Amino acid sequence: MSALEVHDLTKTYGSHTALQDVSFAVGEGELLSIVGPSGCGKTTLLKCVAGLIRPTSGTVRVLGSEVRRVPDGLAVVFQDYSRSLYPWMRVGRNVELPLRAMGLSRDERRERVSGSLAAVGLADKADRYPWQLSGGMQQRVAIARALAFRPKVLLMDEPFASVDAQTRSGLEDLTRRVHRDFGMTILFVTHDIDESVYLADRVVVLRRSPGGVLTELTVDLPAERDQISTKSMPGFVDQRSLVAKHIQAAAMADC
Ligand SMILES: Nc1ncnc2c1ncn2[C@@H]1O[C@H](COP(=O)(O)OP(=O)(O)OP(=O)(O)O)[C@@H](O)[C@H]1O
Repeated sequence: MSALEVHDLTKTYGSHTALQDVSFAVGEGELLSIVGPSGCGKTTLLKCVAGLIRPTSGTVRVLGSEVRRVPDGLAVVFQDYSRSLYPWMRVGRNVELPLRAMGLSRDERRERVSGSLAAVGLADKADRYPWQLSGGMQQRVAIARALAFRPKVLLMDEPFASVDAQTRSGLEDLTRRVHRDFGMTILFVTHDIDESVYLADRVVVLRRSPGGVLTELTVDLPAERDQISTKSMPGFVDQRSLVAKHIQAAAMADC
């Protein structure tokens, strides 16, 4: 069964068509990445899936229900961790915040906060303030907050675009680890071709003007991946080249 289905989605802003007739599905427990050039509508698509904006036409279904507001069971990790964490709250409180609205007992909240901070390697940072942590650590706190919510579907919008390359590699591996351990469905938006292939079970490639699906590709790589050996495998090199070729050909056709 699909956890998420986008059917013939079109989104216009005034006279500008940001997305036209976009359709794809994400299977339960699948990690699907969406990759495409700047301005192809990745964030617009993710906001429609998250129920933050309404499509002009077409439908989005999450866990079987048509999206009309933020769906139950869905969490989002944004690129800008500095704006998604409250600087005056300690890390533990930041992670706990969404749980308060769920009516969970204090013990349950505590257990979820410590479990999710441990899952991202920050068990000892609950009493720090976000500004006392590095950028990569702050993004791990944002991931922990999403995990504490125990989402069935996790949306990630270019979450590692603002951190250095080495930190980014670590966060990519963390994403694969939490996907394996928690088993949720993940829709991961990126403009980075290597990241899209390294992370995912399947990649949807978007084109620009108007934004739409260019192609889909099943990633044929072992489930256990690591930054050095996986990225030097012929299968990885071939698949990232294929995605790059599609994006380049579409860009040339635009000119
Ligand atoms: N609120 C808005 N009003 C008008 N136009 C918008 C709005 N939001 C996005 N757009 C336009 O829609 C198109 C798609 O934007 P979007 O931000 O979804 O693309 P993107 O692929 O996420 O870009 P980037 O990778 O640069 O973040 C762009 O041309 C953008 O200028």
